Amino acid sequence: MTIFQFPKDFMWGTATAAYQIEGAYQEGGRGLSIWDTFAHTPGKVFDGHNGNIACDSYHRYEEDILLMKELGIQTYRFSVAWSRIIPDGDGEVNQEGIDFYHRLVDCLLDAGIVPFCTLYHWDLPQTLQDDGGWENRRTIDAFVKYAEVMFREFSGKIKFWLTFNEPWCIAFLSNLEGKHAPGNQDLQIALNVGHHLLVAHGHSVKLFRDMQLEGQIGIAPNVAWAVPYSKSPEDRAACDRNIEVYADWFLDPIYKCSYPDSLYEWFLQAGAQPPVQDGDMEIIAQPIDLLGINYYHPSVNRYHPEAGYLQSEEVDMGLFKTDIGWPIDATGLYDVLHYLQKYGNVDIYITENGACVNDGPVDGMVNDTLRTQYLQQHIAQVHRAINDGIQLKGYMAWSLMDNFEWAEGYKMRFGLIHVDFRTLERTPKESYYWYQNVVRNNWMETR
Ligand SMILES: N=NNCCOCCOc1ccc(-c2cn(C[C@@H]3NC[C@@H](O)[C@H]3O)nn2)cc1
Repeated sequence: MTIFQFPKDFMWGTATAAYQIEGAYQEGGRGLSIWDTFAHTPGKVFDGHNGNIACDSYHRYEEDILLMKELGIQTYRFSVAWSRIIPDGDGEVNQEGIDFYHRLVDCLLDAGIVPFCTLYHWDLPQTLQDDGGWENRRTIDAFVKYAEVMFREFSGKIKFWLTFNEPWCIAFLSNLEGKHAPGNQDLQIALNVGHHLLVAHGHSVKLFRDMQLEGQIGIAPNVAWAVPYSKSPEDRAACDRNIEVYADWFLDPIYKCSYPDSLYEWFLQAGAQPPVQDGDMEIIAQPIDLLGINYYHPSVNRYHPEAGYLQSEEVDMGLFKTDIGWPIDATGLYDVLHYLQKYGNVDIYITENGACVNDGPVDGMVNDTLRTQYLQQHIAQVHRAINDGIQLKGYMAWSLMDNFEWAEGYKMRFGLIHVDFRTLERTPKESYYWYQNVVRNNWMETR
């Protein structure tokens, strides 16, 4: 048996996002977001699922926080629905929305749980999208205004802030691959969106500093780890493009004040480039305090001329997969954490890591053994990376509970807690109790 002891100040947590759990989509003064529009559009989401009710956490957050308290976690990563705070995106502030998040944060603090707040987790106010959304630089100013409202209201209570969740999903998955809201399929639009969200990130970080707020601020990219199918230079280059589009495309501007040359040239060949204006790169490169890293699975890639915008084809190597079809190989997390050291030995929180395992309750129990095994393997790699001196400060399991998994709807379940979406009953799974043990002990044992 091996014992993995974690640093005494290591923060264990779970993560969720507003549109995926809150519901109450027309309550409390909330305005519509692009995900309401997208999910209400036939054919966009599995079986017509939407976030109208979701886990109803808008009303049930106290029950959820009690489950978190029993889990023993030190921190809870949640996101704020921009359209609850400013329903039309950049107009009047909605006090009911502010009050809801005060209730949520106060309940967390009363439970001894540190709030870890994501300002933008994909749910852009629809009125801003009607005016071009992230393609329009006006949205940058609207986001900074929203961030200022949040900083002013919550600075004493929230000390950990993330500006954007998974910029690759916001830019490329949502505006080139068209799989997420708003569903564009154009490379130039994707580069416009990616650049403008980075500028908005930079202005928000500068505002956070100028307001001399207590706490830390960063961003949470999802990162890919790809290994080449063969030793050919073409396959190596195809892997590099796949890794860089998730991490370097967003982290080079932040840490190096410039886009990565190789991918910049690749997009230029395709007739597209980020719409950089004077001063943009300098504002993007505001120093940040922490990196949130979301990791799920690695891939084996090879060059293929018809394999999408990167000409990088994922090869199925027959690894065991989770129920969403993602291969399981925890060493990818270790490898990508070392890859990220090129940005310096920065403070990193694993802000998302988890497995899609769709098992439901049998006699009141959910034996999601595969999720427990997945978590154990990945937490072991976190420990291995810490032993190498990588500044890993925390780990948040995705997700606290089953929720609206975007285009997959409620079909794909990532929760430590099972949700019956007919009754909204919560049932802790086997993995919840396993994770509870790790959190309480601050160590993990493996046989
Ligand atoms: N790369 N693929 N291109 C090929 C075409 O794939 C089409 C689909 O692609 C993807 C890629 C990635 C994801 C994804 C989902 N989560 C989980 C969420 N993270 C934030 C939180 O809200 C969780 O719900 N992380 N990543 C989904 C779909």
